[in-house]
Amino acid sequence: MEKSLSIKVRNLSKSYGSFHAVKNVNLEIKKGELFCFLGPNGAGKTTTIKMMTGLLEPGIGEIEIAGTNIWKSPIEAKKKMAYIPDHPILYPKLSGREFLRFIGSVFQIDQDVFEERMEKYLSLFELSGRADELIESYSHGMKQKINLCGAFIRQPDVLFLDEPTVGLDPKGAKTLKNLLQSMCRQGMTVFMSTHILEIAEQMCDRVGIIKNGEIIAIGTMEELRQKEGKTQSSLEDLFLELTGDADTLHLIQELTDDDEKVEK
Ligand SMILES: Nc1ncnc2c1ncn2[C@@H]1O[C@H](COP(=O)(O)OP(=O)(O)OP(=O)(O)O)[C@@H](O)[C@H]1O
Repeated sequence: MEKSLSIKVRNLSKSYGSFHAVKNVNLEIKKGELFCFLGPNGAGKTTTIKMMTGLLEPGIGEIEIAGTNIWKSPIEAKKKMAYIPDHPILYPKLSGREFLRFIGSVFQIDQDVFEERMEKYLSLFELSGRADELIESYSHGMKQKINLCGAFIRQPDVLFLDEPTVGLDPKGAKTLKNLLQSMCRQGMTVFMSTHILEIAEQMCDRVGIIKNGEIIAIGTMEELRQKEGKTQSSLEDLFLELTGDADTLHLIQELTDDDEKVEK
């Protein structure tokens, strides 16, 4: 694998019985890239991410994370990556800080470095005042934020996020965008999924569009916009289908406003 590649996926497929959920997906994501997997509900985003993170065995195909085959050397690959699922999986009887300390100990992060990072990310996601309360008392958005804090504290080489803005308030989504962009500038690679076009457009460098298990277009949003209406399988209808609704309007507006970037 070329040195600058952080994620390499070759001929990845997965079927459930006779249903082909993911069909021959090929991807190359460079180090430092903020890549977005955009597609409607049921397109195959979660299935692909689960195979890439070692949670779901591929039917066919090869996946390398930072040069390591996730299915041949899972422990080595998993040390280099973090994964935020669409539904946060947490320990409800731990407080937010206890959960983060657990992450810090599992991944053997130096104590001083850990404490500094923990307070920094809790503060950025406005959780400092609630971090000693039990996770079971948190809202969905707060659970999402504490999970994000856990991933950022680790500072992995590659970060996978499945629909990370679902449940976040506009300010939380903006904090996430700024952090991801700042960390990618410093070399982290991000692979995130969304079903909302504007989120992909506002947050990511490059976008892969998946529909019915197949990647149908890949490029910067500018490149994809140029293809809109010109290709046989017009992206126009799909773009309309993926456009955010009234519920996501405030979040998209917040992401669109350019202000000071959060530094790592
Ligand atoms: N365990 C399973 N058994 C059978 N079919 C499944 C299973 N898991 C997923 N599928 C099907 O595979 C397809 C892809 O699902 P997947 O969850 O990957 O889509 P998605 O793009 O993440 O969708 P969403 O945006 O709704 O989360 C869907 O049609 C889904 O019903």
